[in-house]
Amino acid sequence: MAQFTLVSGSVGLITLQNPPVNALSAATRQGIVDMMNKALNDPEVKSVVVCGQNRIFCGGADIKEFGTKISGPPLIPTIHTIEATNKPVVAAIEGSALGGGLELALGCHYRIAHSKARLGLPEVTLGLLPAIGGSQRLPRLIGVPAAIELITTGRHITAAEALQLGLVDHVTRSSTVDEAIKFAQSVEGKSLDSRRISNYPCPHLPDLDAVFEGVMQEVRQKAHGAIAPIACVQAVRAAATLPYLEGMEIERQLMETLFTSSQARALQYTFFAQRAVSRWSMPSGARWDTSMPKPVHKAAVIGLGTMGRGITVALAQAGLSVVAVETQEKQLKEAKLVVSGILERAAQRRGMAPTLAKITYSHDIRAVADVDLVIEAVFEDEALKEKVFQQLSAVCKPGTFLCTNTSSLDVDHLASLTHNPELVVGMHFFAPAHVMKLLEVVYGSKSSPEALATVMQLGKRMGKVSVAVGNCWGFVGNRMLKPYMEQAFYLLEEGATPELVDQALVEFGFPMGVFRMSDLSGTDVYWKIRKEAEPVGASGQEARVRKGLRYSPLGDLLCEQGRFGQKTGQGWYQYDKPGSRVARPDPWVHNFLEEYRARHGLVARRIDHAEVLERCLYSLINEGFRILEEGIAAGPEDIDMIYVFGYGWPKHRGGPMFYASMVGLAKILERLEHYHRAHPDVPFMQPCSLLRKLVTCGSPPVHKWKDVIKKIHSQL
Ligand SMILES: CCCCCC/C=C/CC(=O)SCCNC(=O)CCNC(=O)[C@H](O)C(C)(C)COP(=O)(O)OP(=O)(O)OC[C@H]1O[C@@H](n2cnc3c(N)ncnc32)[C@H](O)[C@@H]1OP(=O)(O)O
Repeated sequence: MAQFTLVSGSVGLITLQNPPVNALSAATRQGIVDMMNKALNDPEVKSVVVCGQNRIFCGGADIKEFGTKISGPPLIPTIHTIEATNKPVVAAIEGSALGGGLELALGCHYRIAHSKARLGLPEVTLGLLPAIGGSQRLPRLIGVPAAIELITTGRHITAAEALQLGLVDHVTRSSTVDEAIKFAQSVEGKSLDSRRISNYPCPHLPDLDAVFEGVMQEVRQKAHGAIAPIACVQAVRAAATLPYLEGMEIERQLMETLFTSSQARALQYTFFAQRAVSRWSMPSGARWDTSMPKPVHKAAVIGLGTMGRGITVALAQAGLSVVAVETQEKQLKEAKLVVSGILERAAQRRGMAPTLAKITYSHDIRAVADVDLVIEAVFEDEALKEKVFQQLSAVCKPGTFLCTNTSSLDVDHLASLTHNPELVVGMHFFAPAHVMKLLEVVYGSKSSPEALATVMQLGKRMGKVSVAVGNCWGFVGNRMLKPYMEQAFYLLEEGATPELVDQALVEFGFPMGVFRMSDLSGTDVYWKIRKEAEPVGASGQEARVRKGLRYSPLGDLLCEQGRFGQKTGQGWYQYDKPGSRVARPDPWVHNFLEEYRARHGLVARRIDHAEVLERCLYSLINEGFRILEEGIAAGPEDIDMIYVFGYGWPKHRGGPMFYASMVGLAKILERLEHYHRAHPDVPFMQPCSLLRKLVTCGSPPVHKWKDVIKKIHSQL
């Protein structure tokens, strides 16, 4: 797990060996301790170089070991021994130096990095803080403001930025290990007094209290209830105000709390779930590792509204040639400006040339004749999409993959209009499409494994978390959103206000509540979908029962007033002017709700946050179980990643299905039964049979659910 070699006569080369990322497993830590002792005790060794096998220094702690009984030696004493020795120790950083890996490097006297290396302390993203001295050494080395930013965001930085910050001493384009060996020899026997970071005073900051107060406020606001970023600030404050050893004790205490927290478990689950969803499978048995993607060099986007523009940017940034088609001249002109602007600003931020040359614009759909893949992104109108798919099937070269960016329409139906339905796949992007990480990739009943593999790979190229799901109304994300939104409307009928519902959801950790979100995306978006799905019956627009089930027309009535949300300056909230982002409670809405309740003989009652959360979240989770039972999502991780990366579900709660397992499946079942008894006309509250089955099986942990589902399917 770590190898020692004597090189160039006097340099002890210690190589970490734990593929794929040389993580600090118990065995690797033992290897480091043993090899370092060997090097420091060997009189022939005058200096030491630490590096990692396969051109990666170290990806930090072995995350798989978290949540298990920790064995193996701790690293803090070894890092202290390294720092205290009189033999110069040089870290040769290639690939990544992350978390514990960077903390180990900070204990070394010198750091030399390859120009392509990435460095960072991403512990916060796993619900932790850098607790093998990182929170104490980094501020001493690069100053408090830069250290706080790196530690609270977990951002990975380039070698160039690390050099600028003073985090590394030298950056090289040639062999990092060779350079480190030469350098180590050149400093053998020299004093290391000025190289021991723990001895440095933290760079002075005037008005420290005010700085930390401001930082804490900012971090708290962004954290949405996550505790690790707060602990990170507290640890850095200890570095800035206390002697090193006292700061280390604060670091230890803070880590003790975080290490066993449910938030850390959720974030660590998310780390692996994000990677698990790329290993997709289809009900037919086709899988990611047996299906070959086709190369995509040139792609087309049809329709340059908001979504089409974002998709064009995402494709161009992924290095593809793009043909962007828009039939309306004015829209095409505007799109060109917007797309160029986004690409130019992004290139400026990265210090690179923009990728404009890769995009050609046309108003003629025949311009897509030679592309490898088309993404249709016209307005969400079934007849329009049908027409486009028929045209595409006629003009594209044989073998072109035809994708639809739809949030709810039937992928199978669109596929049936083409000559080759096996080439058709849904690509549900989220606005803004070049920013949002999620891509729901929808395979239809005829989609080929090759088509799915191609689209999944394209998603990865665009930097998306791509999740493969089956075809059904709303796919996974919007299908689960329906019961969630319905419950929010019912809560308004029963006495809640939009502010109360939103406040409960924001306290849970969502960046905004359901009504703010609805105002932001436009209340009319779901109005249109509702009108198609739930046509008004003979009993009229205000009817609270449709098809024998409870229905709330509140959202429809609001839209009839032209209150389409932020864009019109009025929705569930009021705004200073159309487009303004500052939402204020609206007395008009309160009055509207009171009059509505009076018309329907509804008596408002006091509703608390717990009820809001149980009804909104448990009904959404219940639908998640139905989706798993039907095989629309291959596993709970798929649902969770859709919600974390597309719907603002707080990452530190792991996604709805992981959250359900943390709350306890028996409790979720009991509360759903309770609410279903109270509202028998709301089918979403009727507990799904998979949930019952899991509870009967003793509520296994989330990673075991697939076994139960498989058993159910094999018994069908
Ligand atoms: C327990 C007591 C000991 C304490 C020791 C000191 C404690 C320090 C705290 C920490 O260090 S917390 C960990 C901080 N490190 C990270 O957060 C890094 C996580 N990894 C990454 O960001 C990336 O993996 C990478 C290193 C940048 C490489 O990215 P790349 O895209 O090239 O590959 P991936 O697909 O992400 O990963 C490949 C493969 O490796 C697995 N893996 C990656 N990092 C770790 C890790 N730190 N521990 C365990 N496993 C790791 C990853 O899951 C992939 O495997 P899979 O089977 O394909 O899923």
